[in-house]
Formats: sequence, structure tokens, C-alpha cells
Amino acid sequence: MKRTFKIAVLPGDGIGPEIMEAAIEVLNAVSKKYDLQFEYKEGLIGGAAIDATGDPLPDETLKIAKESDAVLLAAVGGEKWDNLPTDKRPEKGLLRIRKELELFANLRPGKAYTALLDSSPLKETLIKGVDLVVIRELTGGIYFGEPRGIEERKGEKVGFNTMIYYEHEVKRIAKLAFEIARGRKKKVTSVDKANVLEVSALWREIVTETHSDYQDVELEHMYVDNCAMQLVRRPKDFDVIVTGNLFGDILSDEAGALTGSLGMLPSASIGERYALYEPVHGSAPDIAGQGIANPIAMILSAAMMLDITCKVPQAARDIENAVEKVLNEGYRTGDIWSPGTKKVNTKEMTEAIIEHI
Ligand SMILES: NC(=O)c1ccc[n+]([C@@H]2O[C@H](COP(=O)([O-])OP(=O)(O)OC[C@H]3O[C@@H](n4cnc5c(N)ncnc54)[C@H](O)[C@@H]3O)[C@@H](O)[C@H]2O)c1
Ligand SMILES: CC(C)[C@H](C(=O)O)[C@@H](O)C(=O)O
Ligand SMILES: [Mg+2]
Repeated sequence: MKRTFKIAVLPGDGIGPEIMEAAIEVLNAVSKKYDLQFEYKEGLIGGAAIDATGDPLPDETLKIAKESDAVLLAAVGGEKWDNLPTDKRPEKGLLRIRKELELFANLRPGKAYTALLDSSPLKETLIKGVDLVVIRELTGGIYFGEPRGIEERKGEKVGFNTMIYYEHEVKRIAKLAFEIARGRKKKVTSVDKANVLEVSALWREIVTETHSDYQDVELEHMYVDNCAMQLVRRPKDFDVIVTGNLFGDILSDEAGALTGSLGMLPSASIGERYALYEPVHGSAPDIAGQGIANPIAMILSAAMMLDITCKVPQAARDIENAVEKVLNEGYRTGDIWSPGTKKVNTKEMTEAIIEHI
């Protein structure tokens, strides 16, 4: 029996529309094999939405998202909108949709591909076998804390934000991290700055408390500065990294660079009711409009959707295997290209992946 899923499609800005088209072609290819049907509904977000409506997240887009089984989002942002105030920028649309859909956890897997070992800035011996996931808290912390602002004090301007975590926010992300670790190598590294910040001291206390229900999982605590360093020194020692919104943003880009390119890194933003799938990278304005972006992060984000929302893990594995095969065959977009490999554009990479599905 055919299973139908409603998918909200939010291409956004820069390379967004180019990589979204690629992901939809791959989903359509896989749908035939697994008797799935996708009903896509496109919405505006980010700069594209500002240009059309003045709002980076129009009500109509939120409505489409809430009426869907899953949201696919490519990327937002660009120079054109960089001088707008923080709460009017394209990025605000992304932050708001995460908050409105209560997507409290962002799963960002980072895996070393054998074929890409020479694209990593690290030595092959360090990077071979890396398989980790950063679980980033996504609807709290300094991104959303109040008070925030820029104001005049003592005759000069002052900018301020608040890093704040409620106990329940830490507990639910910690629980998820332990659950996910149970299906992996059973190790959680909780990353904070508890030697300086009260918010981190509480984070550490709640994670430790939550761990008492997961004694089969190893828990270690690490300061964020040390973690940034250990990630390049011994990345293989990490399994699940759980951390707050800001630290997770930074560490996941770092993990991306380790394994080759940001253009390879998918993510899933999940909550109790909704799920949104988005690459870790941004709108890459420097290469937008040229048809040369790496579509793999977006395609693998769609694969995470097949796994988590559609619950067809085999279809997700098919896509992941197809990606691995084209990399083994030497196909490379510019960001992962090295001498001796075949340089391809977005379309050619997508077609090569589809051929292996
Ligand atoms: N989720 C999102 O929508 C998101 C995430 C990060 C940044 N942004 C926004 O994107 C804009 C650009 O930000 P940035 O330059 O700091 O980060 P970026 O991730 O867009 O780009 C960083 C570098 O990586 C390259 N890159 C990224 N994705 C790639 C891909 N798929 N294929 C090939 N190369 C790729 C870019 O060309 C660039 O050199 C900003 O407006 C920023 O706010 C959006
Ligand atoms: C564009 C920006 C708001 C966003 C974030 O900081 O969360 C991005 O960097 C990401 O990693 O998804
Ligand atoms: Mg980021």
C-alpha cells in the first residue's frame, strides 16, 4: 500500500533552491522503490520571504509547516539582508520556525567517508573511523534568552544577551542523548563551560542526575574549549556530544570540517510533534547561482527524514549507500575535489547518486 507524506519545502536563499531541487529528485527516485508518495508544498523563508512579504517567516509558511508530516529546509541568509536589524534578518525566520515548532533537539551526525579521507584537514590516521553525532539544544540558551538588546548606558552603546537554561530543557535533551547513545557506542560527552558559567553548572548537574537512569551509557563532562581541541586531536574518541545551542552551533561546524566539508553534513531538528530536516551549512553566497554547490548535505538530510519521520530506514540506507558509492567512484563537487578525482556540478552529482538508488 502506498504511504503518503506531506512535505513542506522551504528552499530559502543562496544555494538553497539548487540543493533543494537535488534532494527532491533523489526523494522521488527512492519513493518509487518503496511505494512512498510525497506531496510537496513550497513555502517562503529567509531573505526570499523578506523580499516577497517583509517577514522572514510569513504566517503562511508556518501554516504549511504545521500541516505537514515533515519540513525540508535548505538555507537562509545573504549579504543583501546583512544590514537589517537582528530581529528582521533572514536568520530570524530560521530561529523562529525552530522555536514555533518546538524543535528542541538538533542531531548533527559527522562521519568520515573513506573516499574523502584526503579532503580532511587532519591526518588520515586521525580521521579514519570517525563516527559521531552532535546533539545540539536548539530552542533555548543564549539564542533565545531574555533580556537581550543593544542600548545606551553611561554614554556609550552596550550589547547584551542572556544564556539561560531551564531544568526541563536540559533534562529532555540529556535523555534524548542517552537514548541515542544506547543505539550507538554508548558514550555521551556533555559539553559546557561549568568552570565559569552558572548556566553550565546547572547543565552539568542535571545531565549527571539524568544519567542515573542510563547507567549502561558512559558519561563524561568536558569544557567547550577543551572539546574544540580534543575534536581535532582525537575525534575518534567521541560518540554522542550533547551541548547547548551556541556551543553546538560551533562544534558541529568544526566536526563538519574534520570529515571533509560542511557540504556533506546533514541534520535533523526534532521535537515532540514536528521535525525539520536541514543541512548544517548556510546559503553559501560565494558560490550561489552557479550550480556547483554540493547537494549531499541536503540529500542526506532528506535521508534522515526517511529514517525518522517516514520510518523507512532501508530507503535512508539506500541514499547513504548511493552517496558512498559515487564518492568511491571519484565524483566530487568543488568543495571536496582533490587532484585525480572527477569534478562535477550539483546536477551531475545528483544524477550520479540517483543512478545508484
Ligand atoms: N541553516 C542555515 O540556513 C544557515 C547556516 C549557516 C549560515 N547561514 C547563513 O548563510 C550565509 C553564509 O554564511 P557562511 O558563509 O558563514 O556559512 P556557509 O555555510 O554558507 O558557507 C561557509 C563556506 O562553506 C561553503 N559551503 C557551504 N555549503 C556548501 C555546499 N553545500 N557546497 C559547497 N560549499 C559549501 C561556502 O561556499 C563557504 O565557503 C549567512 O547569511 C549565514 O547567516 C545559514
Ligand atoms: C543561520 C544561523 C541562525 C544558524 C544557527 O546559528 O543556528 C546556523 O548557523 C546553523 O547552524 O543552523
Ligand atoms: Mg551554524
